[in-house]
Amino acid sequence: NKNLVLPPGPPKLPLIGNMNRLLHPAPHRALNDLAVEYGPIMHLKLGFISTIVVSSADAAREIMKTHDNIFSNRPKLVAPRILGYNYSDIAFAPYGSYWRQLKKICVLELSTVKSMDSTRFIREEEVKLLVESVSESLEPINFVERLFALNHDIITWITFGDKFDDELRFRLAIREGTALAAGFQIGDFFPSLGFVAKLTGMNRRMEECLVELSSIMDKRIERHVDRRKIEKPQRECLVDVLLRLQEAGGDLDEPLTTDNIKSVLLDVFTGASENSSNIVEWAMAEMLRNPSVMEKAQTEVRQVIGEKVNPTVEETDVTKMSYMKMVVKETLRFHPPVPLLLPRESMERCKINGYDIPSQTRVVINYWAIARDPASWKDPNVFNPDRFQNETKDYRGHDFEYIPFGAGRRVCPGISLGMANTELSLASLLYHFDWKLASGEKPQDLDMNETFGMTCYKTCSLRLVPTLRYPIST
Ligand code: HEM
Repeated sequence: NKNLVLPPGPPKLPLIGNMNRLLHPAPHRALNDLAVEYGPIMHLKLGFISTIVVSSADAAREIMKTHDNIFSNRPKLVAPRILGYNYSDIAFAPYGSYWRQLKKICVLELSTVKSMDSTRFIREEEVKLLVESVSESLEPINFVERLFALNHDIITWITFGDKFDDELRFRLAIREGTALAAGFQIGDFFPSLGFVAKLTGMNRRMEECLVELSSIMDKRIERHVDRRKIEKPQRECLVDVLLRLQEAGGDLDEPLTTDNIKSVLLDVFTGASENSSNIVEWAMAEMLRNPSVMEKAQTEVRQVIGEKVNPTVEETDVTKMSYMKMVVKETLRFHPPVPLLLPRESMERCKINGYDIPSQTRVVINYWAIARDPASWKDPNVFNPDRFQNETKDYRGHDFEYIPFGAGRRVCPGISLGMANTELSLASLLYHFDWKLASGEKPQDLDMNETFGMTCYKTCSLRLVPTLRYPIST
């Protein structure tokens, strides 16, 4: 419509529009460069898709608060169609009663104070096992792999109430699914040309991965179904709660299927495993490069734990580690795990800052750009945990300069769990071990490049040599 006043943006090429501007290993950086030229609300044409890119806290507030009711839908992308059982997961379910009910369950079962209390022993037990296994390792360790395994084990125990013999198989399948769903899929930009998506072979690989994931989850869910036939569990895990909803129907328009349950579980697994591991890896890399930060964090952690009769890190101790928490907060600003949040789609036409946004426009919030905006942050390109000393900005979605978990109706439902996993594992690894880089690498030469995927991870995984300082007490 020629009468629309769209936000400014770069000139569009025929067919591909502005896709060429996204050919960058870190598209959030490329989009940030464009925003410097075209402003905090930009219009791009990505293939056939009209897209608005938002790069300032004020503009993000307009989308995620003032007009949150209009922008609470998600676009229909290829990966969640295949790996999310036709958009029946929480992250990509259309805005509506199905999404609302499942998200509520997810928050109640995983992230309330009560549920966090009841699962605390799981996190503490699993972190202890990690410390033991790291103590025994004779070789340098792949740091992020160990953390991924830790977070996977924690979420398995919380969701299935148990751990299983085929855990490694499941973990590898989850990793592969996350990697396949990562980044931009060509089919997402040319949806009407179905053959384009098939050209890359990605659809077939995702379908094969789903068969593997499904068969593992089916077996586990069947065990719960069989057990529930004999007696209803006294302590319900997430799978039990979802099966109860399936039996009772709840307020859902249609009965909950086993595929729906599996899609929710996959969301929970991907949310819980990948993000916390990446945050701890980035935090460790930054501390190795900034020894004074490492020293300050370790001194604090060791002081808090040193005063205890039983010297292991428990969650109640973490509340006393204000500097270590500041390191995590700064990592969420400087290396956001989900730099472009998850895309949204407008449900009706509206006006933002005088620009027209038509219905069904894709909206990308560049949180990476917001978190490095000099208008909101002093020296934004410096890693400095001390900036949070007198900083009241909170990450739960109220301060739009700092939204690592998103905001509004679509905010992450796993904030408390994700932060608890992150802080407890980082504090424990700092307490029990001293760390140095493997193979004589110098901290200043560390490759700090990131690869953009579903989450933003370190391109070169850290390989570290731990030196045990305080063994785990039995
Ligand atoms: C520290 C770790 C985590 C980070 C940084 C993170 C970040 C995010 C972000 C940025 C979003 C998109 C929000 C938006 O669109 O506004 C999101 C959504 C989501 N996250 Fe997380 N997340 C983390 C942990 C978790 C955990 C532990 C779970 C599961 C228990 C989880 C489950 C989800 C789900 C289901 C959604 C979709 C919500 C919706 O569309 O309504 N996340 N997360």
